Amino acid sequence: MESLYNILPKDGDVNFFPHLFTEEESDVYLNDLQHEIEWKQEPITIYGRTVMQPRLTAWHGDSGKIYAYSGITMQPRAWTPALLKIKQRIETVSPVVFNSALLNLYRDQHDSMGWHRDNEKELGINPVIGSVSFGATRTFQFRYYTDKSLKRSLELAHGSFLLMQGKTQHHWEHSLPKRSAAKGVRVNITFRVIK
Ligand SMILES: O=C(O)CCC(=O)C(=O)O
Ligand SMILES: [Fe+2]
Repeated sequence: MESLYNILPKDGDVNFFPHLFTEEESDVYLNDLQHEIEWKQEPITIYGRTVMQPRLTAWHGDSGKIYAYSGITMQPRAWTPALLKIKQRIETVSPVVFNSALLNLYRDQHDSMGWHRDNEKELGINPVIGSVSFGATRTFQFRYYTDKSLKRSLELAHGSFLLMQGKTQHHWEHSLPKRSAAKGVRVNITFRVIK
């Protein structure tokens, strides 16, 4: 396994594993997830306005782990065989056993995720979030909540794993911006622990 260091300068704990999955495994998982997951474009309500999310999503996990996310309540579908294998792999380098996952499919460079923190109360005080990426490389950004000029960014490539824990979700927002250059499909899975 690659050696690790915290990519945040303060008030958070983020480790990056550029190649937790091999190229060959990643190709198989990308294809499996694109075809086996029932992807949907969901509406989202922000400050009372309802718009469609600029990406497709799905929610999987242990039964009974219900999750409310920006105005949507998600009932989990069962783990698929691929999701269970991916979960087992990331748990070899994570301090927790994950019980749910939000899946995101970015169809092209126009799909994105805005600035947010994953700080919903069902994730507990210091959420541990394990983020797996397959497909097109996309830029992932962090910015400090109370000084938005303090930023870090990294490239999330095919087969990479990003582990966020500690105080990260209190002090840092993250986003996946739209790009102007053409990008192919990307699947991201954020594994979570719902209390
Ligand atoms: O697609 C990504 O890398 C980010 C996903 C994310 O932040 C989330 O699902 O909360
Ligand atoms: Fe997030």
